[in-house]
Amino acid sequence: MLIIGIAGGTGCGKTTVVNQIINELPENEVGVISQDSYYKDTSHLSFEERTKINFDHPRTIDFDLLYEHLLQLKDNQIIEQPVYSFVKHNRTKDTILTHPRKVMIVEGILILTNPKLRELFDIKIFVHADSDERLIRRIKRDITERGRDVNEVLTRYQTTLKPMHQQFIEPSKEFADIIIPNNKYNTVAINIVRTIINERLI
Ligand SMILES: Nc1ncnc2c1ncn2[C@@H]1O[C@H](COP(=O)(O)OP(=O)(O)O)[C@@H](O)[C@H]1O
Ligand SMILES: Nc1ccn([C@@H]2O[C@H](COP(=O)(O)O)[C@@H](O)[C@H]2O)c(=O)n1
Repeated sequence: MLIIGIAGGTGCGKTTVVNQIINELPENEVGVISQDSYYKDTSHLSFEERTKINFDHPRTIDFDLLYEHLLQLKDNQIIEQPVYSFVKHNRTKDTILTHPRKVMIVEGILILTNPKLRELFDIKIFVHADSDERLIRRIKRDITERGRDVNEVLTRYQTTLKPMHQQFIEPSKEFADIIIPNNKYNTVAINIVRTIINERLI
């Protein structure tokens, strides 16, 4: 199994890049795991309390479970990937049965900050977009897809997102094997990654 880790700040385009990569690949050969699915369960908190969580700090992620799941996939086992709701700020009761594939892509803002995960990745990719570009994308996306308003996004950006990006995410770029510039759609980079994957699938 080839495991590819794709990191980068919020709004840099990780999910979009992953979708572009897997778009033309055989469905049964490539699987995707999102770090967002591994936000820790917060059912013991009220909704109000959950809105105040710093979701950009590594302590909010259940890295142990994510690591365990990757080991199980490597061992050819099927895992139950949790499903996360950005509207409820919590895991749902659902899970997605995720099958082991020849290539597994793991994407998330903090995945390159974790030493154990880094060791599992055969290829480490960091997607870069400038912070103003990322903020604009995040405002648009969170309003249309994640039930937020401009005030929520901007407040979160100033209080937690920007400082956590500077403290944890940007420094993790040094662990990347490949950095994809993504201020604009970067089809050349997508094709290169797809070629690497295709070589593994032959
Ligand atoms: N290269 C790009 N140029 C313009 N918009 C983009 C680009 N990549 C992604 N987007 C848009 O930006 C938003 C955030 O992208 P997404 O892939 O969800 O980022 P991430 O997963 O890194 O948070 C989405 O609405 C997406 O359509
Ligand atoms: N309840 C939550 C949980 C996370 N976030 C934000 O999501 C960002 C990570 O996801 P991307 O798809 O953008 O990489 C992260 O910056 C968290 O602030 C949230 O807003 N609410």
